[in-house]
Amino acid sequence: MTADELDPLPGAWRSLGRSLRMGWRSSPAMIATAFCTEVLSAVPDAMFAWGLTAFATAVIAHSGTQIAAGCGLLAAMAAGNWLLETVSSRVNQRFADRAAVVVESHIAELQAGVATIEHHERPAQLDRISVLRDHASALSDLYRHLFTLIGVLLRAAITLGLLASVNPLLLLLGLFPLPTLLVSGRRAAAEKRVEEAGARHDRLARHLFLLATSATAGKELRVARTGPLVRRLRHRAWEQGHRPLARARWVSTAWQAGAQALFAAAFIAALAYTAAHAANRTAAVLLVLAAGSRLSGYIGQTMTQLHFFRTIWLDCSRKLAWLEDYAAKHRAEAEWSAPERLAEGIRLDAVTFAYPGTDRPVLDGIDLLLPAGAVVAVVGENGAGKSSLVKLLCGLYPPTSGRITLDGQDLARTDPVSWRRRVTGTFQDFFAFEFRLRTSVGIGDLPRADDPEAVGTALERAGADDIARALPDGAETRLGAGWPQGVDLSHGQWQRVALARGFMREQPLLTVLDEPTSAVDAETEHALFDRYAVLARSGTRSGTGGVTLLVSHRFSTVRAADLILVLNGARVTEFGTHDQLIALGGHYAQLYGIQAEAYRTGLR
Ligand SMILES: Nc1ncnc2c1ncn2[C@@H]1O[C@H](COP(=O)(O)OP(=O)(O)OP(=O)(O)O)[C@@H](O)[C@H]1O
Repeated sequence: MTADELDPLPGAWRSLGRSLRMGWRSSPAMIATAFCTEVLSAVPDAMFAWGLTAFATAVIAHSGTQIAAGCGLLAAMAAGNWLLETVSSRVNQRFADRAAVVVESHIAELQAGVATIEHHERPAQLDRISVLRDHASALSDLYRHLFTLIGVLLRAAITLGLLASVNPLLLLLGLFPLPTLLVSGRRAAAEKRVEEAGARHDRLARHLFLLATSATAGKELRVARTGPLVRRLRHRAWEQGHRPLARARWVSTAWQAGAQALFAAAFIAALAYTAAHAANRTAAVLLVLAAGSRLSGYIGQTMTQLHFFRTIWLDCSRKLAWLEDYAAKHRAEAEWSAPERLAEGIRLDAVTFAYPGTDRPVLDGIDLLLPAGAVVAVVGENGAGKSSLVKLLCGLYPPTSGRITLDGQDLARTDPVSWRRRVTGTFQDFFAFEFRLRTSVGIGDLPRADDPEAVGTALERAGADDIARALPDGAETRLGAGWPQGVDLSHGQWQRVALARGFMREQPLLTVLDEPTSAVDAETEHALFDRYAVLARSGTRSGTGGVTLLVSHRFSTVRAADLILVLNGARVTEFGTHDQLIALGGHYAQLYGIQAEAYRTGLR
């Protein structure tokens, strides 16, 4: 599948219905109140033109009682309108705040619920998700703007009724806003298309902004003096995204100005007609003047609402519905739970894998059995496909072809959540969770995240108990220098914390250690791995037949594994014990020899 082959977005109205249902479930009482107050407030607001006319007529007639009555009427209308609009806007705001949390959590859950991480790496999907994430808060405003739109349309209908009371022909004035609305709808769609086409540049501009302002990139940018270059690139990306959008907006403005000029001409004609033909000329002209000018205001508001409706709410609803469908599709394929234990092991049958959006296989026709209970080391040059193999076994990507089976059970049809519960380990690009040390380790096994004993054991297994001892508040110390009383760790210490997190689970079926100690010195790594291998072979971790996969470039560690797998050019070229591979005299024996020689020379 290429990067641009994406499922089409679901239908607009069906998606809108789904978003509205989600909002409704989060607070039906608030939505009902907001709707009633918004709709009720439309009546005094639209009737204000009539009140104004009555008042002006009374002034012209010099009638004291009528002037007083007109004043009272206008005051009552203004107060009623203000009160209802205030209540409506407060309720709407409270609802929007609550809905924002619901919508954002929903999007985060959907993304996390997708078993694979393909959607994080396919540019076209990323663009969709990035637009959705940017406008997530807008979705929570959906009801508010929908009610405003209904309120404005109601105001426009009442206003047309007032105009018809002067002369039914004035109802024709209601036709002239149609070109404005048509233009507004069409242009909104055109602008949306341009915005989508530029989403990639926008994402790049944001990425470069984060790069220019983040502490991690700061060091390199200063040393290499690449700050000005990043700023230039960011500016260029922004221009590439926004120049076509600005052009599209100018075109929209020109069309809208034309359509509004048409309405203005019709309004002036209506005024002239009323002045020439109405029976009660003064009152009629005043009413047409007041109602007509308000009608033009309502058209402007309808246009704004429709524009946002088309560009944001309808579109976001469709993207949200797409993400919901995508997450459901990737969940629905599971038929079984992960097995309780492994008797045979994890088998790869003719597994080939190319990253989404690419054609080049990074793993090609892999046939392999990782036996239950074994510690298997994976070696190979940079880019040989070691981490890709790890990601496939964790179920983060499905193989492009071939199968991975767990005691014969297809991983692709195994419930990913149940499989993840039985997978643990540390990745090469581990994440530094800036929580308290205890939490940062404990989240490796959520049900026991607050168990100090479990965290203590995991720290010991990772040889990171010395880190906890050296910190001012032990395992309760906040990690990360950016937080009050936060303490930063060295890269190697962060890595050991990540390793401890990977050692939290007691009965994993798969433990992946992808260069888990690359920032730790060779001696410590060796000691650590020796300890780990003893543990893995003892009943505690291997009682369930769990497989351990260790990726390392250090052959002193690798040789301690039960089996060694050599990857070369996307294929498995050698697989066996250390002694077997040395006897084979192939790639492994050669690399082992080079490292052993280097160590000997270094020690001499
Ligand atoms: N997300 C990705 N999208 C596209 N290609 C990728 C992605 N990640 C890795 N690759 C490519 O897949 C190939 C194998 O990468 P992988 O990370 O599996 O190698 P590795 O053996 O772990 O290397 P190293 O020893 O440097 O960690 C590389 O050519 C790399 O460019």
